[in-house]
Amino acid sequence: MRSGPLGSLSPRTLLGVAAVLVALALPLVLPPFQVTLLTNILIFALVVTGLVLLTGIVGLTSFGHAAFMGVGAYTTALVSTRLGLSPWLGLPAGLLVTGTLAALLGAVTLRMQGHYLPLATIAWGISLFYVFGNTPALGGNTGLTDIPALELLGLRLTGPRPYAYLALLSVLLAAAGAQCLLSSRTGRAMRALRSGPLVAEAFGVPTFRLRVQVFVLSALLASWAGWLYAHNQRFLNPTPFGLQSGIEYLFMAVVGGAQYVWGGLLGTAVLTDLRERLRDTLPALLGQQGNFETVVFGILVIAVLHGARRGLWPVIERWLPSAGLRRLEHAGTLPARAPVPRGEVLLDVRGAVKTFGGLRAVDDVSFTLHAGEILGLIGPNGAGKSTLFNLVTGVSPATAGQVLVAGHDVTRASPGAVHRLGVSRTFQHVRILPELSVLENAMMGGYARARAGIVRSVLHLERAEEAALQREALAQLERVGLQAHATELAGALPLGQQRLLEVARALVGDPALLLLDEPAAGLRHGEKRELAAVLRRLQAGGITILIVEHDMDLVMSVVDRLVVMSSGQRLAEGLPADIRRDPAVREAYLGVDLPGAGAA
Ligand SMILES: Nc1ncnc2c1ncn2[C@@H]1O[C@H](COP(=O)(O)OP(=O)(O)OP(=O)(O)O)[C@@H](O)[C@H]1O
Repeated sequence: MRSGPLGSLSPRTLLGVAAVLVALALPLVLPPFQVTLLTNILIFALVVTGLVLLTGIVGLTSFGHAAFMGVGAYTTALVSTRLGLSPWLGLPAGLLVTGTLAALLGAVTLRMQGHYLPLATIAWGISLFYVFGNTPALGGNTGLTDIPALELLGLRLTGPRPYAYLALLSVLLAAAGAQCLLSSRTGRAMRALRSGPLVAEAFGVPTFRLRVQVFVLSALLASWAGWLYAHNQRFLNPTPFGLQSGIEYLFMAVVGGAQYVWGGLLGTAVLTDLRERLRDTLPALLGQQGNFETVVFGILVIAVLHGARRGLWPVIERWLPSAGLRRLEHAGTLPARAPVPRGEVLLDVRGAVKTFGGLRAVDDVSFTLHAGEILGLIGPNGAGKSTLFNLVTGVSPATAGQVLVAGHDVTRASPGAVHRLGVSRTFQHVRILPELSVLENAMMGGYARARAGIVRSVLHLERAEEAALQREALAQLERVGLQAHATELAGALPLGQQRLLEVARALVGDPALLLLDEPAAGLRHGEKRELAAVLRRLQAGGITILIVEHDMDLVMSVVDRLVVMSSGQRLAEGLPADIRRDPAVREAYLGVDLPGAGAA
């Protein structure tokens, strides 16, 4: 039986198409008052979509996005009233002004950590609000009137229905672009930023630049909303662009589900509709006027967050058909590194020193690692292994000495630069993206092998590259025995498989050198055996490995050579059998039973 034109679409896609059709019918079937409400919801949803990307995905909280909406609105108002230009020109003008302003503000504030960034967004949110209110050219607190309506093919978009369609088209475009972005290389990098820069930087993501780019993109969406708002209301004053509105947009994102584009839309619809209803009913119920809806709003947000911490959308999504694995067609291949000839020096640590105040955590350590080898770095707790690992991976620079990777001096290089030279790593504490699939996590490792940036991702023009990444990730998952779990959520895997997933992710980066930071920590016996088998297979496949590990059974069974550290210094170096018998090593490990040591 041949499938029809819809036969190849997944149930989830069909549901999406049905939802869009319903949305398209709404302006026709709803009464005018409701169509106006729908238009407002759609305009606000543009701002909230930006906040989903910035706050929900990247983890940067902004209270100031209502102000960016104001910049877009006031720019188009000035362009169309004072300059007398077409209101359509107000959109690019608003985007230009908002984008420039956001890039400047982002460059200054996005280096801030913790609570300082949200405080900074409050500061510039308030500042812009007062600029709107105190600038005579912007009409001050009384506002600007007589903003012209939009015209399309000689038709004035003044009635609620045509405008609702314009707003709906805007939201559909923005939501589709946001979804495309999130399913791309850049989108995965954005998600990785949420838990801090460590993982993203290790795979070559320019973290600060990406934060600024997403900040600007989210501000542009707010500016677009401002343009729609100005030509719908045709009157502007500063009130809708103040801090309270900024907070409400954040509420909408959080209540709907800040990590989901559709969650943002849902939150906007629920809270905007609720606010209208409360405004109508509360004064009658309480017998007096006042902003009581704000109080009820606050209580409601707390209640929702109590019951559904990730917002309403994940609750709905549980009932939707799962997305499954969409195999991307026409997979090409990613650029690959020329193999390093066996035996060539791949890592050269020369007299490395790292001091913390008076403490020499790494004290004049030297060793080399040759292509094709597995080298173990061991030592008792506090010996300096992790610190040395950080020197090699670019996480922190050496105080003195040199680190060379394939002949390149990386002593002061960034983690991304070290990665681009062919070094991939895993983490002592597993750092996967639990809410993404196993496959998407593995694809994250290939960030530096692909090129598409934010614009190509939003426009979905990077599918060939994405297909190649997907193919590579599937191949590496197969290499570590995880191919059957590709579509599962990474967070649902047991620890042993999560560690293997980190190995697969590192392999997708096409490393010449794989650095494993305590890969057996927390694993059960069977999982350790599986890990050892994977490491031997990788070595047979030409991968060079440096492994920092406490588990002596695992280390002794897989490594070719060992470097032993104690109190920051290199205590011994040699074959596992010799290290087992070394009296100095046995003394350093006092009380720890070195496997095979008794045989000496
Ligand atoms: N950022 C830091 N600031 C100050 N001291 C540090 C810092 N990082 C590590 N140290 C100190 O450096 C020494 C070496 O620590 P390191 O974590 O490198 O040892 P390790 O061999 O990896 O230990 P473990 O096996 O327990 O992870 C310790 O005394 C530790 O307290």
